[in-house]
Amino acid sequence: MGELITYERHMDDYGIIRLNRPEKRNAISMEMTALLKDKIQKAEKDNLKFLIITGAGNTMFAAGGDLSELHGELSSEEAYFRLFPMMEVLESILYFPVPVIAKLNGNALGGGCELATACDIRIAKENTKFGYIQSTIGILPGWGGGALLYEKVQPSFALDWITRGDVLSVQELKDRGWIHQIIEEESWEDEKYLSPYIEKSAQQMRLLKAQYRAVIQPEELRRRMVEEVKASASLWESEAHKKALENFSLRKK
Ligand SMILES: C[C@@H](C(=O)O)C(=O)SCCNC(=O)CCNC(=O)[C@H](O)C(C)(C)COP(=O)(O)OP(=O)(O)OC[C@H]1O[C@@H](n2cnc3c(N)ncnc32)[C@H](O)[C@@H]1OP(=O)(O)O
Repeated sequence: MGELITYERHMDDYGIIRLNRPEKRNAISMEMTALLKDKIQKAEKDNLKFLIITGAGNTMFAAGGDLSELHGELSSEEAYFRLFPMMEVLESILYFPVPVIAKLNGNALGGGCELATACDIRIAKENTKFGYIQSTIGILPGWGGGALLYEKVQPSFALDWITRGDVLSVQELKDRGWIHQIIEEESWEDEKYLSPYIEKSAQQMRLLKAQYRAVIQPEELRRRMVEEVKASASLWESEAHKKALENFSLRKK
């Protein structure tokens, strides 16, 4: 099984953080959140050209927050305190000194899409699908990744995607500007698609990220991200949410 979050520095001067819990579809637990925070801090010290965040396995990048910890019996206040640390992880990606690339090895749902949105660039394998499905389980995005979506794609599309809770194809999301590149299955492992990033110097990449950070202004965004965590937590005790989580936990019994 190994460590739940791994970090390695590639010889081409980029870093790779991997969600390593494929048997649970890379659902992100509190322990993984703390490890993500640590690994991102470690990567920051490595003078990288860019950082990749990816998932282990072929099916999912991440199935969102771990529903065994983010369960339906929590009070809104408890939910807030369990959601907040992952909001800080998303924020640390915004501040990361060089571009962060989400290398989407599989589908993402809920918080998995939020984590991808926090990254600066999204490269996905063909035939993948992505859904901000939180509204279909009675809540809203809860890590600040809804607020970030409004910055990354056309805001009225963001509102509609989050509201409907649809799972959309990688092609549609490329047309909408959320996905930057779609990679065919047979080219996924050779990573030639990383060459345009590897060819640049660390100094260029730092300057490029600094310019982008000036546009997205994380200091301004923080207030909206915190509001989002509060809004999601405020819906935690709703009947619709309790029912949805009960259905998930009972689905195979
Ligand atoms: C916190 C909030 C936010 O946005 O802030 C969110 O993220 S809300 C969004 C939370 N995410 C979701 O609602 C997605 C829930 N998961 C699913 O719909 C499904 O599991 C899929 C991800 C589509 C995968 O379906 P598939 O049939 O391939 O596998 P499966 O359902 O047998 O799942 C394999 C194992 O992973 C576990 N598993 C899957 N998703 C999980 C999750 N989010 N939290 C905890 N465990 C999870 C299952 O319980 C199962 O464990 P066992 O083998 O031990 O039975």
